[in-house]
Amino acid sequence: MKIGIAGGGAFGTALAAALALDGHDIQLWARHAEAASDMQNTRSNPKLPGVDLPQNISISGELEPLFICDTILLAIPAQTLPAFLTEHLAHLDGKNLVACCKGIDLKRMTGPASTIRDIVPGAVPAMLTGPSFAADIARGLPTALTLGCADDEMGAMLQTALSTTSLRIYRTTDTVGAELGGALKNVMAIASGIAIGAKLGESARAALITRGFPEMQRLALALGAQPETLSGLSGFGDLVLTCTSDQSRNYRYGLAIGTGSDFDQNTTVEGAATARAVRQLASELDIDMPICTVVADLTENKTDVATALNTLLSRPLKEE
Ligand SMILES: NC(=O)C1=CN([C@@H]2O[C@H](COP(=O)(O)OP(=O)(O)OC[C@H]3O[C@@H](n4cnc5c(N)ncnc54)[C@H](O)[C@@H]3O)[C@@H](O)[C@H]2O)C=CC1
Ligand SMILES: O=C(CO)COP(=O)(O)O
Repeated sequence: MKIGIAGGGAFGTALAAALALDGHDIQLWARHAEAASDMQNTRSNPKLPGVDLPQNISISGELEPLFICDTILLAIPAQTLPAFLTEHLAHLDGKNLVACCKGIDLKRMTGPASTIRDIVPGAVPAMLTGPSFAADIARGLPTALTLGCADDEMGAMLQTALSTTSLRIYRTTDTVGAELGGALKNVMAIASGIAIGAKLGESARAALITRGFPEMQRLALALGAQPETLSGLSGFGDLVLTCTSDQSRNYRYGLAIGTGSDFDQNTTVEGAATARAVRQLASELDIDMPICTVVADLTENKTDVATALNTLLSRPLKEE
C-alpha cells in the first residue's frame, strides 16, 4: 500500500512522521510550495516544534507524486475538503481516501467520509479519527484511534497498514458514527473552554461534557450512527480529551470567548463551522441540541456568555 498524505499542517505531518518511523515511504503534499520545500530541506515543520521528520517522508507542493499513491490520507480542514475533492476528482477516483479531518460540511451537511462518498463515488471512503493530538502522535506517544470504513475488507487492510507500535487502530464499519463523533466533540470542546474561561467552574464543565454526550448521540443516531461508535474512541474518547486539554484549539477558542480575549483567526478551529451546521440540522430534523445551538450563536456574536448560560439553565427540568 503506497501512502500519501494531503495536508502539511500539524496532523498530516504528525501522521507522516509516525508512519515513516514505522517503515512506510510517505508522500506528503503541502499546499504552499515554499512551505513544502522548507519542510523537505529542514526536515521539520514549525507546527510541530522539536519533531525531526524522517528521511523517508518526501514533501512536495506538487500534487502529481501524491496522486501516484493508492491510499491518500486527507488531513486538510473539513470545510476545504469538498473543493479539494471536486477539483481533483479525476485523480482521486478508485483510491482509498481516508478522511483525517473532523467537522460537518456547512454546505452539504455531511461528515468527511460521507462527503468523499458523495463527491468521489469511485473511491473507497474511510475515516481516521479519535483522541490524538498531533504533537503526541509525532513524538510516538501511545495513541488509540478509530478507522471507519464501510467496506470491512478494505477497513482491515487500512487498519493493518496504518497501525504502528505506538498508534493502535480499532476498526468499525460505522463511518457515520466515526465522522460525527469527531465533528461534534469539537463543539463541546468550545463549550467547555467557554465555561472554564468564564470561570463557571469545573463542575459546570463536567455537566457540559456529560449532557453534551447524549446531545451528540441524539443527532448522530438520527443520522444513522451506531450508539457503540459514539461510546468509543471517536466519540466519548475524543470528547473527554478535547474538553479537558488546552492543547485543543477548539477548547482554547472557547477559553478566548469565555475570557473575552482575542483569538488568532488563522487557527484551525473546526467546531465553529460545525456548530452552525449542527444548529441548522437540529432545526431541520427537530432535534434538541441546546449546547451546540448556544455555541453556534456565541461564535457568531448572536448572544453573550451570560445570556447563553441563562438559556441553558432555564430550560424545563426533566428526567436524566
Ligand atoms: N492537530 C491535531 O492535533 C489534530 C487535528 N485533526 C484534524 O486534522 C485536520 C487538519 O488539522 P491540522 O493539521 O491540525 O491543522 P493545521 O492548521 O495545522 O493545518 C491545516 C493544513 O491544511 C491546509 N489547508 C488549508 N486550507 C486548505 C485548502 N483549501 N486546500 C488544501 N489544503 C488546505 C493548510 O495549508 C495546512 O497545511 C482538522 O480537521 C483537525 O480537526 C485531527 C486530530 C488531531
Ligand atoms: O481532534 C483533536 C484531538 O483528538 C485536536 O483537537 P483540536 O482541533 O481542538 O486541536
